[in-house]
Amino acid sequence: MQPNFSMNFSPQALIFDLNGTMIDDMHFHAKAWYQILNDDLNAALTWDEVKVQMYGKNGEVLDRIFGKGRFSEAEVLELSVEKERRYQKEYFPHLKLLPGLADFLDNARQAGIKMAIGSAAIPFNIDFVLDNLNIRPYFQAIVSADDVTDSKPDPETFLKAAELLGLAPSACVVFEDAPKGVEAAQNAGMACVVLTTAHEKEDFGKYTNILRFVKDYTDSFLQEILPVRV
Ligand SMILES: O=P(O)(O)OC[C@H]1O[C@@H](O)[C@H](O)[C@@H](O)[C@@H]1O
Repeated sequence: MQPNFSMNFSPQALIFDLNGTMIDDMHFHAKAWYQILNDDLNAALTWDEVKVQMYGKNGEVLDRIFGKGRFSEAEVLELSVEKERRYQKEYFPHLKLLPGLADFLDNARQAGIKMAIGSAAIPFNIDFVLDNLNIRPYFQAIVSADDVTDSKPDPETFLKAAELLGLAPSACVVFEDAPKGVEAAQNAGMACVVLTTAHEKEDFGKYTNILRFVKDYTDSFLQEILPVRV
C-alpha cells in the first residue's frame, strides 16, 4: 500500500519509534550488541555488520545471525535482558530527549493529537526511558516487542498502535530513524518523518512514504503538521 499524502496533511495521531527517534542512543545499542555477539557468542561480526543486523526484536536479531533454534527461549530471554542491562548502564548518564521534543510533545498534546510508542524494544527498555524522563503520560498506547509476533519491517507494531488509538492507519504519522522502521510504516500505509540521528538520507532511497528528514524536533516543519490552535 502506498500512502499518498498532500503537503497540508494533518495527522490525528503521532506514533513514535523510541530508540534513535526520541533519544539519540543507537550507538549504545550497537556497542552492547557488539560485546554480546562477539565477546560472549563469538559471532566475529564487524561494527558495520552489527549495525546492519541490529533491528527488530532481540530474538529476531539472534535468529538472523545464528539461525533459528540455536538458542532456547530461556537463553534468548537471558541474552536479551543482559544486552539491555549493559545498554542501560552505559547510556543512563546520557539519557535525554532529542532537542525540541519536550516542547513538541506538549504542543501536540495541546492540539488534541493522540500519541503512541511503537518500538522493537522490550518493556524493560521502554520503561527505562519513559519513567526516567517522566514522559509516560503523553502516550495513550505503547506497543513493545512483547506485543507483536513480528517486529519491523512487518507493519504489526504500527498497525497495533493505530488500532489501540482507535484510528485508521492513514490518520497517523510515524516518527522513525531506521530504514526498517520506515519500511514498517510504509507497509502499514503510514507516512513517516525521519530523524537523521543514526542513518544518512541515502539509506532511505527506496521508500515513498517519507514526508521530511529532520535532524531533531526544532525543525519548523514539525509545527506545520500540528493543527492550528484557535
Ligand atoms: O524500534 P526501536 O525503538 O528503534 O528499537 C530498536 C532497537 O531496540 C533495541 O532494544 C534492540 O536491542 C535493537 O536491536 C533494536 O534495534
